[in-house]
Amino acid sequence: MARAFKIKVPASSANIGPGYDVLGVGLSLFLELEVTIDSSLAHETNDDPNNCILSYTKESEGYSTVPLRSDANLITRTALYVLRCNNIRNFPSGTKVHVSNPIPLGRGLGSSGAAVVAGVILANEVAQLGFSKQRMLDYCLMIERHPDNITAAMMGGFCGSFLRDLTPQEMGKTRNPIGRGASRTFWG
Ligand SMILES: Nc1ncnc2c1ncn2[C@@H]1O[C@H](COP(=O)(O)OP(=O)(O)OP(=O)(O)O)[C@@H](O)[C@H]1O
Ligand SMILES: N[C@@H](CCO)C(=O)O
Repeated sequence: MARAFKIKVPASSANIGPGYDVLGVGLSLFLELEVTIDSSLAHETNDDPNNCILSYTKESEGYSTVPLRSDANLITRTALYVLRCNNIRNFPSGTKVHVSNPIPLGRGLGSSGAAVVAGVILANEVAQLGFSKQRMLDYCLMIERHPDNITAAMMGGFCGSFLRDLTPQEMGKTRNPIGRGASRTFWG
């Protein structure tokens, strides 16, 4: 059966005042994803190795520069990371993601934080993983590393966040399901 849904994530400002890496605020500027999943259109998504066809509106920031391959684009690559952490190899056949992005790239308005949050929510929805926002933030942190932008993007409003030490049990699973690309440090 076909499914369609939207994901909307705010831009953010972080490092506010004395709150370096801690305080962030969601802004009224939104990255939006329109997602459709229709297995009867699988033939249209077969060109992508992960079954996901990605497009951006012409007005989007990064329209002519962001990669559209699902394993290279920050949004879908993040989603693949979450899917593979949960033993799901690819997007469902016939997945299409249409992006509208008014957030300037690399200008301190949290475009990458919004993209990472959108990617984690995308995985949670396509695979119906049922994660809480708190749990989704854990995945965001594996990519974005600083909690301030992603927390404001996930929760909205004015947020304080910090990194808590993991317990030994939480430290146990260290395998990275998409190889070296999980950390943004390596994403180029
Ligand atoms: N909507 C998007 N789609 C795909 N890639 C994106 C998107 N938004 C951001 N990116 C990626 O993130 C990069 C920008 O991240 P960067 O951390 O440099 O800046 P920022 O997140 O906009 O600003 P800051 O982290 O200072 O708030 C872009 O060059 C692009 O590779
Ligand atoms: N606190 C973060 C904000 C951007 O993620 C930093 O200074 O890099």
